[in-house]
Amino acid sequence: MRDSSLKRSLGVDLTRSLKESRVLLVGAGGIGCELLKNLVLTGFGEIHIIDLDTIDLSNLNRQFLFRHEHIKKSKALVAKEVAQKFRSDAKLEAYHANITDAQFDVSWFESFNVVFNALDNIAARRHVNKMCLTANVPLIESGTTGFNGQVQVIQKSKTECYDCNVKETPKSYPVCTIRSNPKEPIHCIVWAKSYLLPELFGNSDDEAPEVDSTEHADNANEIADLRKEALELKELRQSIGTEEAYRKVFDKVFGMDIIRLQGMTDMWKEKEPPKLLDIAQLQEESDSIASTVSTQDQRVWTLGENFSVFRDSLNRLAHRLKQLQEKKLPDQDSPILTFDKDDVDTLDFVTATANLRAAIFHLELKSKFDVKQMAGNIIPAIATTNAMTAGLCVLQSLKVFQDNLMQAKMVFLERSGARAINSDSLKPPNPDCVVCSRLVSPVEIYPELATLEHLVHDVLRTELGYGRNISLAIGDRLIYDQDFDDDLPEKLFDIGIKNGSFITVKDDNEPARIDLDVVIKTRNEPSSEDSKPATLQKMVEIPLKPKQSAQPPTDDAQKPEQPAHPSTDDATVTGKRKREGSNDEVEPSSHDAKRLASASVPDSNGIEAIVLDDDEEGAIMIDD
Ligand SMILES: Nc1ncnc2c1ncn2[C@@H]1O[C@H](COP(=O)(O)OP(=O)(O)OP(=O)(O)O)[C@@H](O)[C@H]1O
Ligand SMILES: [Zn+2]
Repeated sequence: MRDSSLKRSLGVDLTRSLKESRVLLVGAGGIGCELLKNLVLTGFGEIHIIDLDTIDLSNLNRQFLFRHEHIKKSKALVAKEVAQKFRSDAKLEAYHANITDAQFDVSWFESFNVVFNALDNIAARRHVNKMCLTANVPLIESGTTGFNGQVQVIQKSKTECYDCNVKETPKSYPVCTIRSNPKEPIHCIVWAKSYLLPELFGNSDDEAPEVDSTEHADNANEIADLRKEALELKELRQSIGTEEAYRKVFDKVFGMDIIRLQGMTDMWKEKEPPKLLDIAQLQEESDSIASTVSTQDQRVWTLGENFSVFRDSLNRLAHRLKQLQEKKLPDQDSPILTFDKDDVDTLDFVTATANLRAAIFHLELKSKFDVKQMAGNIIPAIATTNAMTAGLCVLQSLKVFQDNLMQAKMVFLERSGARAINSDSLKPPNPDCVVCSRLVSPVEIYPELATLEHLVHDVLRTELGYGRNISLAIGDRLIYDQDFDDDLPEKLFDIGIKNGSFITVKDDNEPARIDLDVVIKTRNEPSSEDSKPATLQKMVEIPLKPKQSAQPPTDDAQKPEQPAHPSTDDATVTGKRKREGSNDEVEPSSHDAKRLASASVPDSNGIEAIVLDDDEEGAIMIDD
């Protein structure tokens, strides 16, 4: 019955190709749940779902595949189990894992017809983009923020890739603003989240991305002072878990440190110096405050309430850390606690300590709800936007399956503007893109046999004809050049090269060829006796380097993206207009499309403050 409806709306051929397809869905969150349901109901034959996370209470309002009883279970596994009920003959495969894991290598990506991204961070999006380019698999990239959404079709050599446009990097704050001279509530929140919490419960050596600790001449002294402070704070860690820990922490961060800052009189010429809090008074006030006060997240707590939540959450965190330490096995690293906006204890701690600090610096206090938004870098997710975006992903993927890339679009959802759904033509690849303009060539190796010598000599020199002067590196790590050939006899595996490793080959001969990325594919056993330990999978032509970049970078690359004024073409949405023919070359577009998935997006009130993408560390992006 369902099949016959599908055939009627999609046609017999397309229905068959979808049934025979094997697709990958990366992310089973807001967009991912909707997308999985759509893929199953549109008749996609085999769907692989991957997500690294477990289900959280806060997901349930929009990630409709999940119910209360699923909390703490794997998103991918539950999504698979629930979606299977929509169509019992769909072949679903789930992985509770990180898509960047080495097991998901280029060969694995090559096994899919299309990949769908339903992710929430730039790092993972970039990784999938690169893997799909290398594996030459079309990628449907999507993202939403509030009422805005975007879908982009990416195909190697034919369209722009995810990285063809400069992504805005997360905003960072000078370390002195955060540690010595906060001017806005957000500075206190960043201090609590990225400095105090890690110092007490985490890896304090980790640099938080939102704190810029470059040693400018004018803040070098302050940084020296701050280091001293940090040392003192480390001593405090010893006291965590004891009765008087809260008192010690308070006396240091809201006492001694503030007195030291008050002494820097130059800083307070133009503004009021920080003032100390009266701990005796706060203690007295907090005695009559119930510990449930922290559940009141919509209203701003009084200072006494903040003090009470500070003391209480510090104890809760200390207790958790102690339990983790007791469970730790001898060969495991020391356990740590890190901020998560959905982790009540860390959020309480950050809210209360940020507010105490805000009071000291005469700044506005914030409710726990507000702190959650600011510290978690969240724009409320809207189920309808996710659902519409997921629908558009499938519609765009149909064009890929019909081999009709010409008709595929960049599609935008917008709340403001004349129409809710707008589209723009796909652009050709940016020739200066450092990701998709690179040449990538898979090299097959037998890990038991292949040495660096085999790679350099057999593959690069003999098969590809490189001259003497080349260098090989994995990221920043040089593994070979003319003056550094010690590792030539080493097995590739012994120098850290494994399945999926990318090795950049730079040509320093004259004339030089463009850089080549070799991606390693391991094979299990030599198929015949004369199999070489390392061979090119396919011959590649490596063009010469142009003398100079043909086009100087334009200012546009630096600017934040402008809101788009895309053409309105709802053919992609309604499917009403259909053109014949399959020409998969993409024409340049006249518009600068909005790149929602990374840029800050003005909301309907024109507030351009927070970006969609949360960096792994949860950077804060608020206008100064
Ligand atoms: N590297 C990764 N590998 C696999 N899954 C990932 C990776 N990075 C992010 N994800 C998943 O992508 C999904 C994105 O979904 P979504 O944007 O709705 O986020 P969420 O965490 O579910 O919701 P929110 O952030 O609003 O609480 C999440 O389920 C997340 O676990
Ligand atoms: Zn690109």
